[in-house]
Amino acid sequence: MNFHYFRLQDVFAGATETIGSVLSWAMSELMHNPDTMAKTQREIREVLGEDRAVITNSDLAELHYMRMIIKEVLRLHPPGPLVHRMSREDCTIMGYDIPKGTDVYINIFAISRDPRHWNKPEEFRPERFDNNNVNYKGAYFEFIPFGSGRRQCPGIHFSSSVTEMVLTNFLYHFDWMLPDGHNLASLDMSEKFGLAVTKSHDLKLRAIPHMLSKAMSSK
Ligand code: HEM
Repeated sequence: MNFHYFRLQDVFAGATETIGSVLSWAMSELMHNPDTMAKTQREIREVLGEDRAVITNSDLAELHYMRMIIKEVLRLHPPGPLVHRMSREDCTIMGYDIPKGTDVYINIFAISRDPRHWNKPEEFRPERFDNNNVNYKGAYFEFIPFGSGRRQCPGIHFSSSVTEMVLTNFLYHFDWMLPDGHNLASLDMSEKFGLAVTKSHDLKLRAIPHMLSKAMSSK
């Protein structure tokens, strides 16, 4: 039997960087699409009600639109854009002969923006996941941000819980503004490609506690 060894340090680094990247892209896309931001904050605040101090995992299942946002972020900005495999036998795929032992890289970034599978793929439209079962668990090959099969990311469930929980807390407890002197046009949405696809420039936002902004707007 073959064993694979991972340096724990690499696992922790990979875990925090990927989750950080998803949350950073989620906030960037929401700032870039204020109607979507308003719609998801409305959903979260209506479902959770006023004055909730603690949000639990069981609340997340009811937040359908928020979860569609995470899916759309993973589609447009998968933190690990390339999945690696090595062919175990000679085979032919789509007319290409692939000899045994060939390194194969699957470009999941390109697949999840392929216009043959996605309508207007460059647009951030969480609604595309409404009323269908498409998910990132590895069975829909047009959408595999966590890979697929036996080597699929073992952090998939942990990551979903953490990203959904953190985003929900961000959007429930705070309203968000760009720093003084910035506007939507100046919001940087460019990618930096490497082993992980991250934002070119850090996102800087002002967080205003929701209770405070509600009190100020009712004056
Ligand atoms: C949004 C967050 C994350 C994304 C999008 C992501 C994505 C991926 C992808 C695409 C792979 C390759 C899968 C394949 O080859 O089929 C992978 C592998 C892996 N991921 Fe993640 N990951 C995330 C978070 C995490 C977390 C939180 C952990 C650990 C706590 C983790 C640990 C690993 C490990 C150990 C592997 C290697 C698995 C193997 O080769 O057998 N990942 N991840």
